[in-house]
Amino acid sequence: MSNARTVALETLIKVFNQKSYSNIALNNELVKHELKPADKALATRIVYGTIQYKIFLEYQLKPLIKTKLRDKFLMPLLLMSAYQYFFLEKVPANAIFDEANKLAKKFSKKNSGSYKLVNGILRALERQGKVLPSSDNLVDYLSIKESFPKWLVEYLLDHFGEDQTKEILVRSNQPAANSIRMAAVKGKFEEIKTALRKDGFDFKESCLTGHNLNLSKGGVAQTSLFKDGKITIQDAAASLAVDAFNFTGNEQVLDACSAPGGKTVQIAEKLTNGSVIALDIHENKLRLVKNAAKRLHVSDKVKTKALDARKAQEYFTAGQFDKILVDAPCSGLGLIRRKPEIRYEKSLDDIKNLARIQLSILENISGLLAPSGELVYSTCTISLEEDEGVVNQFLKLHPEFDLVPVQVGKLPKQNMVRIFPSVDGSDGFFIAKLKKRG
Ligand SMILES: C[S@@+](CC[C@H](N)C(=O)[O-])C[C@H]1O[C@@H](n2cnc3c(N)ncnc32)[C@H](O)[C@@H]1O
Repeated sequence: MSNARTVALETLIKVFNQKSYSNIALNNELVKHELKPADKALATRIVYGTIQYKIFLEYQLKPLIKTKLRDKFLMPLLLMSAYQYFFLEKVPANAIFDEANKLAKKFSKKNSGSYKLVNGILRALERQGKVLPSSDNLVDYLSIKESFPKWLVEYLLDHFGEDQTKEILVRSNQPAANSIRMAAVKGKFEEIKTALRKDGFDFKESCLTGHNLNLSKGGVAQTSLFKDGKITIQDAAASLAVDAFNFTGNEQVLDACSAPGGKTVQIAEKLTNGSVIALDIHENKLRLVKNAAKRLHVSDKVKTKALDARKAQEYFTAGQFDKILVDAPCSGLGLIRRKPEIRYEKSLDDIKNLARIQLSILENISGLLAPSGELVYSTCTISLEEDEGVVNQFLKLHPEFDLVPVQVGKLPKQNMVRIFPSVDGSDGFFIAKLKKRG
């Protein structure tokens, strides 16, 4: 039996029991088992949905599990079956439970009794229905309902208040948009839109910027528009960081944390005689930057170098760059809708450690910026420590820099730009622009 649910279970066993990355584990299973497109989509939905709602699902199952689950596949199977029961409205409960029983028989050791256990727990789940803690305790309630760890719910409530927190949690559980950036001057946007329609893609312009479109379906990487480098897959919020610079086209630019290269190519598109040096601490990731540059026809403007940005002073000279982008490694709390497991992996300590690394990167590259040069600092997180916190500390230590208010995309001018995961599917993001005094 090789079907969507077998693939989902094999993947979830690896994710939950062996701590594998969900995207890699799922890809490996999808390669092993050749599935029809609809089954592929179902397996993907079950895997990501089960990970996304793990806290909620465990809460539903906990009162019903009265014995130690010895077989390693049991908890992943119960979780994915509960996910389907609560969230896949079109699939009848009986079909979900029958499939679970078949998988239990297939995966269990002989005479282990696992099949009966699964059947009993799932039938009890059907009788029990959905349970939630009382909303009197807001942290517990939101943590279970939206499946976020308590510390993160508390953190969001403390910093953003109840309404904003609820919105962040709900939106972080909604699917990410199929967002593309049109890699062309504005005048060519209509041509690209016409070609997209011809290829069968419906779309809406992003609520954040006119150069991004949200497509009604995936698969755009197969089109010639993508292969020819006329469009690229990039989140709308992320695409705004490069817009914060004022380019003349002749600049020497440093992209301090560049892989996979989404913003490197965007910078290169703005340059005529200038060039961009793209650093990344992981040499193997620079291949992605080179590939992106090639596909978007800007290889002549992009040089890559494997380097810890904190050591950049050893390789470059003071004042060498007119513009520097630090799109820093971060906790990724703005990306939870794309990578559901981020919520379980990160802690407050990680946020504090990352803030130290981010400040250290800024401190070490700041001397490389020419007088009157622009430094853009961005993250794909919404934690205050990594965003405003880092910028404010840096400004305190470096009075030669001023914060410059920015107006990007369709957003109003702001001192620092914080974007929450948006209604139309974009990520959470942060952008600040600093200018070195002349
Ligand atoms: C947020 S990602 C960058 C995304 C990229 N700018 C884009 O738009 O496609 C951060 C990158 O920083 C790299 N990185 C982490 N620590 C670094 C360091 N100390 N110096 C340079 N790069 C670093 C990571 O390998 C990762 O590729």
